[in-house]
Amino acid sequence: MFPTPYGSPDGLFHRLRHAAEERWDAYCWHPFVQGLADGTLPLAAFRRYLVQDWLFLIHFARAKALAAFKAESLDALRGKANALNALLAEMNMHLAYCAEWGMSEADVLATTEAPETVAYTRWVLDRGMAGDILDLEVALAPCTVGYGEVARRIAEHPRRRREGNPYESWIAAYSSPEYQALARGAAERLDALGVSHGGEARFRTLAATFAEAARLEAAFWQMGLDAAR
Ligand SMILES: Cc1ncc(C[n+]2csc(CCO)c2C)c(N)n1
Repeated sequence: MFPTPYGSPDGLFHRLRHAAEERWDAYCWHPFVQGLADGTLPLAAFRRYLVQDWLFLIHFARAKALAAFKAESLDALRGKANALNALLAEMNMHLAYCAEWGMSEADVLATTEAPETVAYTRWVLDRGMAGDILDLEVALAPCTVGYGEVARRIAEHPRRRREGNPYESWIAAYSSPEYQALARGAAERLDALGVSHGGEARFRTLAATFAEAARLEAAFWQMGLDAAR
């Protein structure tokens, strides 16, 4: 399995990732990701993905707000406020892309959500509402930590294209030390919650949640690819 720098080797994040190995690989090294790495991803696929991702992020922000509500401490509440801000910044990057394609924020907002977008976002919110902070963080982790790993896999790809790659700024955002630190922090937080909130006893349920999130992430990439067929 691709080596991960996130979380402790005996922590909850490593255990969840290992238990979901097949789905995790299918997500982090999806053909969409390989197309970003070598620059061959059709623009139609990226556009479809990015517009839907902006709609995805609105609901993801709501899930972060739910995590703030469910936060186990004042420190965790502050952490969630910061995460919400990072999310809003990421949404601006999306709008910059959309502006290049002649799409305003209003145009993006008026786009119908794809079934894959609805499925993933509302499922995360449901896991969070039905469960506690650990259930919610496990549902969110493949998103935050996974994109960090996606960027690392792209960086190590033998056919990685840098010169003239149309997706270079997307790759750069997730390869940045700032984002890599965020991904590391999310894995460490999961490890800590695993200890404080009974991760061992709840492992089967948490592993099912983690694997389902990885599957929904892969389906999200596929939704982008399908637009270019
Ligand atoms: C489908 C999909 N999955 C993951 C991300 C990555 N992501 C979502 S929120 C966020 C900020 C930190 O939590 C990051 C990096 C995405 N954009 N779209």
